[in-house]
Amino acid sequence: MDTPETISHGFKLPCVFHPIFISISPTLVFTVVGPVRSSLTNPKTEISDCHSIRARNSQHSAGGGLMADNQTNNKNDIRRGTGDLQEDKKDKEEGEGEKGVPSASSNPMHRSGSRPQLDVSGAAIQGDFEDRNPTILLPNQSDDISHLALDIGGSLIKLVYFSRHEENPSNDRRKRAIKQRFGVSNGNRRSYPILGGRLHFVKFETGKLNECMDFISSKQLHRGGIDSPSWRAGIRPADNIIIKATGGGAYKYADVFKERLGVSLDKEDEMDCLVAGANFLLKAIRHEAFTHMEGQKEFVQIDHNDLFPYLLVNVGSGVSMIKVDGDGKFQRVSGTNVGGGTYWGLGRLLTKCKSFDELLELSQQGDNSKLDMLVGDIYGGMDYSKIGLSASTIASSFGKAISENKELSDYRPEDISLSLLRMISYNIGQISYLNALRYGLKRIFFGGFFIRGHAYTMDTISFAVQFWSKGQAQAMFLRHEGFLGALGAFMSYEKHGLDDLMAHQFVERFPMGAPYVGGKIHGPPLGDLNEKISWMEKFVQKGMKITAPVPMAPPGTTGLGGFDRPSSKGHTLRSDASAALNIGVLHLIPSLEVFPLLADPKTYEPNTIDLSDRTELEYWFAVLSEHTPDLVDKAVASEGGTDDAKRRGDAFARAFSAHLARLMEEPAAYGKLGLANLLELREECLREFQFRDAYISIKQRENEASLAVLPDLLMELDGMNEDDRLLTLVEGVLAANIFDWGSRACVELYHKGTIIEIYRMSRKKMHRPWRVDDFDKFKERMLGRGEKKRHPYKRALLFVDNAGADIVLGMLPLARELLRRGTEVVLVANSLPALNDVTAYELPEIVAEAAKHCDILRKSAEAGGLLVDAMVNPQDGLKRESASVPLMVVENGCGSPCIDFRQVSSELAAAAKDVDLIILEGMGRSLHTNFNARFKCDALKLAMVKNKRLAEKLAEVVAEITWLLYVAGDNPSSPVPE
Ligand SMILES: CC(C)(COP(=O)(O)O)[C@@H](O)C(=O)NCCC(=O)O
Ligand SMILES: [Mn+2]
Repeated sequence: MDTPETISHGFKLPCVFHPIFISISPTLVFTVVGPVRSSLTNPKTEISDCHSIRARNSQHSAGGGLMADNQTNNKNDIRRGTGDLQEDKKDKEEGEGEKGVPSASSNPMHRSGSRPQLDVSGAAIQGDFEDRNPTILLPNQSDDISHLALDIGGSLIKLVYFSRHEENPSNDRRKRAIKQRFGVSNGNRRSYPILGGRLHFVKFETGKLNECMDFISSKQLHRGGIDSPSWRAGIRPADNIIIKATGGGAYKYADVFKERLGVSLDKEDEMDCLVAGANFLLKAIRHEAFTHMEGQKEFVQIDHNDLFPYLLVNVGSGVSMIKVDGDGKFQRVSGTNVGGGTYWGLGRLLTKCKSFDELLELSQQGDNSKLDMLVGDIYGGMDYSKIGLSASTIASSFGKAISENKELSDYRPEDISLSLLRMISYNIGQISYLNALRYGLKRIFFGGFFIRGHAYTMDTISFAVQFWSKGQAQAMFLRHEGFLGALGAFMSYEKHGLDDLMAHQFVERFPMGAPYVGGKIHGPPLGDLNEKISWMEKFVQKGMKITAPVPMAPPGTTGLGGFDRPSSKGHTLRSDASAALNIGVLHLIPSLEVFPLLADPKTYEPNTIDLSDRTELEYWFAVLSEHTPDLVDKAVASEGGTDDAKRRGDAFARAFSAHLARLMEEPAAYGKLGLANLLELREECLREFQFRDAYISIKQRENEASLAVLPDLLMELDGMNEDDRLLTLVEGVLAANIFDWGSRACVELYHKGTIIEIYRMSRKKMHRPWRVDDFDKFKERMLGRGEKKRHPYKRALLFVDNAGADIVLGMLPLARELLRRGTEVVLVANSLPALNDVTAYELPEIVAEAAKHCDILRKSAEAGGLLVDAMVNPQDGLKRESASVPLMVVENGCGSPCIDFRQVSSELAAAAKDVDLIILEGMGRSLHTNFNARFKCDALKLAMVKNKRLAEKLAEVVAEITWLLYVAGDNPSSPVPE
């Protein structure tokens, strides 16, 4: 594979491509139990639907140049592929809505897996039935989810508010069959009252209370939000609305809230709220806590069982130090009046700065040695080494000012600001440590808006803690530092049940405003697309450039005493919005679960490539930036190339580029960054600007072309002995994985031939040995050796990748082989589109079409509830017991080319029961992520490496991972070699 080879079509398969096939055996025995039969439902609808689709479709022959020679015969049979046909399906599904409520279920654009808790009984449409988006009244839905909580401090008002997901009460046949077979999984959690939705974080200056109330009023947050049924129905709820609030302002401004918004503030104790907020964040958000030393941010994985006790230091206007022993168990052990208010108050007087952030920004250019008396000033430039103080240690903050005959105006505001910042930060760090020492606490978490994600402040505090504790205690910071109180107040609405949620049920997303410097960012709008686009356009009009990547300053310290220069000093500082920029919107998806077959969820890390490596980050940044214009073209074309689509495409490109630039500047800005996060961010940005599926027409075209040649392939396979067939099948998967629209090398290849030509050429070149080649072990497990036959796998999960040849000519034939050998097969596909990946929503149609040419697929698809046998008479109510093992489809809960096994859909988690084989296919799912993942059962990772750099990178690590590869023996509990 390493040397390019000319083939008959006159083009080459570049040396970029390297097939990889890895098998990994289990570390644990997995219990095997018998299959459960699914019952089939509503066959009549399906049959007539099939006919109408077929009849209509024959008028729409598959176009494009991809169909060559022997493909044309079958094209009239292709079941789906035009917009009309989708409409058919849509109509049908809408007819299936519950109790006459037209469901929104035909739209697959939701991060599905989230189970709405809406009570739709008695639902009725209000107003005009012809209206495209009629208001639906849900009279029995209790609307008692409160949407807003406040923390009104001396300087800032912090808001946490909740907006519901647009839930999809989809109830299609695939889902019903899965539910019937596997039941509904709810992990180990008690039932939760919280709905799927989003938590937003917003702040205002306390001096601008009116702006804050305008914001609440414009979004109707005090009435449960614009998305609340009562608001949409135009019902003005009773005047006794109660909003949870904490902080001194909850008392001070209670009357103003009552007067202007008609709401009563229900006051919650500030300390209770701080602790509840901190405990919640530390347990529920994976990348919440981090250390910050010498400019380096490092996320700390907190073990839930080993969280307490800790010291919580909340640095607001003043400082509170709280010893936390558990949920609701704490004691305020100390505090200091020298805090954020001191810095801002003194700073304002001394520098005439107009805002806290302006003052902070000044410190970036400051030199504190102009004001501070250093050890070296006293010791003639020398260290006082006997007691461990370097010359640069501050002996006395502002001490130099006493000996010099200077006025305030003789000092630079920048230097004053830095001296002040260091004085206060050191003092807080030192007092915190002394209290930690007093109570024997090793961990100190710092929160509060004084910190503002400001690197220098954090470095200074960390240094103080480290210095005084001689490295025994560690300062940690929280990404949602300023919102602890507000979150705690939000959680004090008991009915929310938020405290019961875990890390895997939160997905953090970054709104398009996140990467921008400056501007008043009051949080993302509640789904108003136009507002989002205008937001982007506003920046363009103002000529504001996307933040240019700023190189990270090299870390530097000066020995024992402290640092000379702030090591984290950059040239830009995010202004007022700074703290909000490092946190996104938390999506609550109560149904997400940890994949139960992960061998060790605690140590599992999905990403193979660590983007904290600067060269890696730069490489992937360039790759994704270069790919953006082409992606925009595809996305715009997928929505008919309208002006609206162009405008959205433009906004998408700007938002995504800005995110990339932001991450180049500060890779850990949004939490720990791996390649999978970047790839997912791109898909999320597309969705943010309402691109439903950028590759939809490409996927349909490739599905059609591939389905047309499938019968020939199946015939070819059936003519082989089982040894050759297995090899050909695996070669076929690897060859077909070349159809990847996310890879530049592949897209270049597509200009050189039709899909079938490329597939054939690729298959011809799949000579072994592959780059990682574990085929012999797999073959032995599948076919046995000599006379010794092996029992078949019980149930296999096949994580499929791309649409077109990849699924149709690659994975489906492999699935068919497993089915033929008696293995139940579950095809696992994306919940949402990502590049040209096939989705779980699209798969049943593809399977149905493939099943027309294959009895094995047909019977298994029927057994799995994907198809309904035309011979079954729906009237007699009898469900024919199928002799075949079932073929099923489940969604994975993802909308990304990669998969993070810490957060999968509940239906996938349920389907994992009894599974003894996992097949991960494609670069995204088996190489970029999960290359190092271990499972409780046998696992295969199959992918065509379509990126030269990745191939090189993997070549480095392949040597290291060979210890993982060994023959899956008879005894599935055989130990993994050390
Ligand atoms: C996005 C992808 C992981 C998708 O690959 P797949 O999972 O479909 O095999 C892959 O296309 C990729 O890594 N692209 C990188 C860009 C490039 O090589 O051009
Ligand atoms: Mn893919």
